[in-house]
Amino acid sequence: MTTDPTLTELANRVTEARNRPAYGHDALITCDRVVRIFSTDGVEVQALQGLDLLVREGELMALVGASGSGKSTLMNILAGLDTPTAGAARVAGRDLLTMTAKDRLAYRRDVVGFVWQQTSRNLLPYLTAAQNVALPLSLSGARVRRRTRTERALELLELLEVADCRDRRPQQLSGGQQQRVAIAVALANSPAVLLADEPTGELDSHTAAQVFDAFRTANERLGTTIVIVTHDQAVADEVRRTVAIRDGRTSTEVLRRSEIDAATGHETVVAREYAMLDRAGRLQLPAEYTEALGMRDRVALELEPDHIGVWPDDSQDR
Ligand SMILES: Nc1ncnc2c1ncn2[C@@H]1O[C@H](COP(=O)(O)OP(=O)(O)OP(=O)(O)O)[C@@H](O)[C@H]1O
Repeated sequence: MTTDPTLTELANRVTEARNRPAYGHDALITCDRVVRIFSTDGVEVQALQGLDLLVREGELMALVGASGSGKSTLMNILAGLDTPTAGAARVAGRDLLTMTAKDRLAYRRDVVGFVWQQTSRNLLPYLTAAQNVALPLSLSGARVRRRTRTERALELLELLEVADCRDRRPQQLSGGQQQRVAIAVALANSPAVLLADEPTGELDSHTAAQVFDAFRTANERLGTTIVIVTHDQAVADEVRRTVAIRDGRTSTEVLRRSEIDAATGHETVVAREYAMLDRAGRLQLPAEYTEALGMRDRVALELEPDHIGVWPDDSQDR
């Protein structure tokens, strides 16, 4: 039998709810029901339809999804190049909806670094690799002396194993070398977040693996939080967390962790798929699962002590 709560109990519940930390309060990147609508010639496209995403400091994660699912739209928002139509988005304490033009410039210069798929978009063709890396430092809000800029550029090129390319211009570098130099450029101002949109899209698998190693080095050695949009399954398989976007929302997530066999000491990576549950309790089941069981429109639910059962609609059979 349940009894009605007393006034004091109700007051306590209100205080508890008020004191509960806000969604994503401890995340470096928080996307809270982000919506982005594009209107062209009177036609509206909802590229992001209430996307939720949290990324913690120090993560190296991949974003995957079919063409047109909204990945680039999200990256442009996180890069400070575009603004959401609605929702909330914060990166390293910056509110991406309310930033002024001046804040936005400082944000792009000092808080985020990006690497794009087209190598030509990442590097200035008339500067050497070392000059390309030193350039963001000379544009930085913090005044950095010329000698320090050169030293920092060489340190980064060395870390990413392209120090031998320092005096070469982009057209004298291979695609993989250009992307590693591009990572060094993006890291020059020690950004809190490094964003990469299909950084290995134009490379063969061997070169792509080398470029991915450079991202891993940046993540492990410098502690930079990295978000990579990729179609490359090899890249997606290498990271601990892969988030899938479907129809402008995060749909499923694969987490990988290492397990060591107690008997043999052999290490294997175990992957497990998760579905996203939003704050309204909405759950998006993977299309392959619902199609395999012919589920549509309505499913039967049952609450068990440790799980929830989801069955095809059996109401017609009863
Ligand atoms: N500037 C724009 N104006 C109008 N519609 C746009 C614009 N940018 C993106 N869209 C639309 O928004 C949706 C999401 O596009 P987006 O480029 O984010 O997808 P994506 O997942 O990055 O795709 P891809 O993998 O092909 O790059 C698509 O339907 C696209 O046509």
